[in-house]
Amino acid sequence: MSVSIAGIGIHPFGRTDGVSGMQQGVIAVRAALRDAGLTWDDVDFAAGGSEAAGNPDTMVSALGLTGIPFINVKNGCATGGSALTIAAAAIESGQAEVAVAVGFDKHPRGAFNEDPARWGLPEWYGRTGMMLTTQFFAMKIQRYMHDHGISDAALAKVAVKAFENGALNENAWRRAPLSEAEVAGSRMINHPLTQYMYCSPGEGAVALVLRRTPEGASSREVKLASVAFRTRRFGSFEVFSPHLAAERVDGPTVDAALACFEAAGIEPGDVDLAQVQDTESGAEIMHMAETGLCAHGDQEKLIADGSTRIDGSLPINTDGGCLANGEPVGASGLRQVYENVLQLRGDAGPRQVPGSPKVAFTHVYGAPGVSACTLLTV
Ligand SMILES: CC(=O)SCCNC(=O)CCNC(=O)[C@H](O)C(C)(C)COP(=O)(O)OP(=O)(O)OC[C@H]1O[C@@H](n2cnc3c(N)ncnc32)[C@H](O)[C@@H]1OP(=O)(O)O
Repeated sequence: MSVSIAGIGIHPFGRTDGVSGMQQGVIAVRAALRDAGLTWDDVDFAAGGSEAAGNPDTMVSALGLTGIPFINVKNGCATGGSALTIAAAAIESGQAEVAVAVGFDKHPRGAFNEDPARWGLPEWYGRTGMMLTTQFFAMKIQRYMHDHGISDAALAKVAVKAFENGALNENAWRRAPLSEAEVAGSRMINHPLTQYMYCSPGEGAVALVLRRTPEGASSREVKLASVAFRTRRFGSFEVFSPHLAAERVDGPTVDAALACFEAAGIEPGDVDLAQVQDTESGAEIMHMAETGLCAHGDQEKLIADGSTRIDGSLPINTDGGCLANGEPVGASGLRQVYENVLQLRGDAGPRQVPGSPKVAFTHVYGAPGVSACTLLTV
């Protein structure tokens, strides 16, 4: 691709008093433009999304009524990744030279007790009285642990790492480290997942300024090597029912990751750091293998020996992920890209991955089965 990330901006994640989701988005866009050394007048295309905080195109009233195309995107947790896909395509197709992708949201406590029908899921989800999303993720990791020999301790260790990394991130919400015993001993939500293994619904915003990669770009220019987006296929876990399909097929994460690596001509083994969707601890574990970053079952050892820590051989969720940042659905996918840009620029401060990383991967998964991945390089 010939697209670079020229600017990044963030509104800190967590809970705010009196700042709307939309205002947080505006703050993030202004910060990204400042970072790129550009103004809203330089932008000729924008795409953005929020699940619950309004239509992003209305933010032009605050940013400037310049008349540019602004596409509203709503795609579950993959909303930010989808906005980025659209903005990048606008540049690739020659429609735009500079484009903005923005994601923001504002969820109150207890935000995700959803109606299964709204997500196209079978109506038996939620029948037990448990929350739809927490039940969905618990069932998925329960089966995965059985199939691939993952222990309860690995689930707790993922959360411990997330809060350790969050403690080093001034924009994160949960910044107090927790011990393995505290994570494992917190309230059981849906077996095998305890409260601190789940992210909390929250608030936050991230914006990216994309531009056509200039001739003779500096070696610090962060390039978007590829971006790929896929929905679920018939027979995947998300739509699996004994009445419909005899065998399970790969989910959208596998398909999106494969497409992303193929398009960039990069192998998973070349990745220096990755941010993967961690709505709960088990999701990080499953997504490590579904994206091709390791073999199924190898996560147990990689987590136990510290390989996924910031100073390990495969750093994962270096900014604390959803667990430490909370999950404002529209913003999460772009938060991952924000973190990777910081890391590739060498600007991640106390959580900088050592050894000047050159290739960074993101993966975001949205219920009930949409995934978006990116590869960034310097
Ligand atoms: C594909 C997708 O991702 S779809 C989107 C899916 N997202 C989800 O499903 C979200 C999953 N999480 C949840 O639904 C909820 O967090 C639950 C059900 C697990 C727990 O709900 P609640 O009991 O309301 O707890 P909640 O997470 O809001 O936290 C409540 C309190 O616990 C404490 N707490 C929670 N996590 C932590 C932590 N890591 N460290 C310290 N305190 C914590 C805090 O005091 C917090 O209050 P605060 O929000 O004012 O800081």
